[in-house]
Amino acid sequence: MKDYKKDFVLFFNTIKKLNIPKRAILLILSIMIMSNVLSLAFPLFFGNIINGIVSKSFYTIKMNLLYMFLCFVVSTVLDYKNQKMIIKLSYSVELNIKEELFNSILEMPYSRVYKIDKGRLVNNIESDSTIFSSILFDNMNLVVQTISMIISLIFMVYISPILTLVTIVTFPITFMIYIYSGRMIKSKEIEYTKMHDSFMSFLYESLSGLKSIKIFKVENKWNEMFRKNVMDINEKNIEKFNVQLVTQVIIGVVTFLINNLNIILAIYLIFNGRLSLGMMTAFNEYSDRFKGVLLLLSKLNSKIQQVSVSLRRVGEIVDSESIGKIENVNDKERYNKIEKIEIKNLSHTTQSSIEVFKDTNINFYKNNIYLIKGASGSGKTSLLNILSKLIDEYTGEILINGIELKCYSEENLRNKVSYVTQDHYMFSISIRENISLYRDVPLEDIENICKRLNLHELIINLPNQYDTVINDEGLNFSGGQIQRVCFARAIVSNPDVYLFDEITSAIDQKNIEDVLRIIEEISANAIVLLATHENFKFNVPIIECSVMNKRIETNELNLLQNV
Ligand SMILES: Nc1ncnc2c1ncn2[C@@H]1O[C@H](COP(=O)(O)OP(=O)(O)OP(=O)(O)O)[C@@H](O)[C@H]1O
Repeated sequence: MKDYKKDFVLFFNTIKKLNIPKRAILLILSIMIMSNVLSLAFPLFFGNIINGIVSKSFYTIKMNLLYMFLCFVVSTVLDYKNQKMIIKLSYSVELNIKEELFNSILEMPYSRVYKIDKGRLVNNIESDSTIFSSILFDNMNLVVQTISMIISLIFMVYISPILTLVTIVTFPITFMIYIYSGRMIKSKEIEYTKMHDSFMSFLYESLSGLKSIKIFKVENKWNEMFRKNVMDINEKNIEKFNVQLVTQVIIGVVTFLINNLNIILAIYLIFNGRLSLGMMTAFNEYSDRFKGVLLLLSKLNSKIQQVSVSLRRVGEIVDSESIGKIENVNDKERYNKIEKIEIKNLSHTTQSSIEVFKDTNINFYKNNIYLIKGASGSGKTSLLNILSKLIDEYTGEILINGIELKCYSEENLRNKVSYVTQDHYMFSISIRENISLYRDVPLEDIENICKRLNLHELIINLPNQYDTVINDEGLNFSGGQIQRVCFARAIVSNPDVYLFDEITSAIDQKNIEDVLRIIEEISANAIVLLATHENFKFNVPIIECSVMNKRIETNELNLLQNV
């Protein structure tokens, strides 16, 4: 029962968060109730017609036929109008949830998103949101059906209290069955969603790694894994539906037995003149509706269990705090140029418990290029991830102009720190947008940097020049070209700190020279950190730092050596 209460609260809290038009919901609900009440009068009219036949009263037959026809027309029109409103509203609710989820994922600190299974995120947006929006209308239907159940009950009591008493005996029995089956369905649902999440991840990884799958000719193995995944999911689904089915069969058997008992009792009452044939037919109809609602509840119960699992998953994403949004930097400092970064007693351990840094100290100052060197896995990328706030799990202090990095919002940092990561990515948007990434950058600046990076000639020969869309009609750049576009993306906003991670790995010697000359220029007014395994020849003094034994240290001997 506690679980039901929790889910109930969660459901209404989520509804509150979403911008669902309450007036539309109320209107839909009222029409549903009206149409249902109208259809409930049918059995009574029908019963009266039968009684009219028995007593040969044509007037009764005629009038009841007319009432039935009128009720039918009005409830059909209402149903039609309502269905249209429901479809419109359900799509808008679904989109609303999807938007809220997608937004929450984008706002979430990267260190948190990184830990969440990507398949799960896709499932959150795609399937959890659909389940949630559908339950909203199922719940409305539940309200309507419950009302119709109560009205049916009133008619039943009006026709025959004894028969009604026999019918409602089923209630506690079915209720216990729902509670028990609900628990079973929920545990199956949790297992199923986990499997589905990992299946989505498998698909996501297979498509990302398609090249390797083809190169190493492991399509058969991947097919096998796909089949296994699908079969496991199917099995879990079948288990879940079996529980539902067994529940329905048990409830069906219970209601059948009670039905027969009712018929015997009704015949007895008719023989004793306490019930008419017409009213027996009407009672049967109402009790069928009454039991129909119970069956509907059993189906809905399994859906509610599914939704409660989805609700919790949606809640975990939507309610997650967005650390990156907190801004604790005063106005003066917000607009100041970054002059220095002081790292004091920095320690960082990965989520897989690898200690990358331990009590390390180092300072970085403006007008300098810092070459960050170190063996593979020593922590170069981790340092850049921490400085760009992609990772915020560290102890010690990182002071930017004397203020702790954690006090800067991601938004503020975005304008001050540019980071070119090892995974170079171009989006399916235009080249100009790929470089500006929707920041306020004049086309002229984009063209200038592209000229210096030998990209301009290539771009102006494309059909739509800088407005040409990547991935459209198969357009794509080579690895080195993409790397240069990502480099341009970091440069155009003119930040205070540049973080470059292996940015020349795919670039040829001639272009490397151009990139180095640009780095020299930008370092005149910025802090540049360049993580690399290469021995670059710079024309300005550089500071070489080595990352090893969980520390970052400046190698003073290398100062000026490259000049
Ligand atoms: N997301 C992560 N989750 C868990 N461990 C990680 C993660 N990223 C990196 N690590 C671990 O942190 C350590 C430092 O990795 P990092 O990528 O910073 O090294 P690196 O010096 O940049 O290596 P390379 O030169 O090969 O790029 C490694 O032991 C790595 O296994």
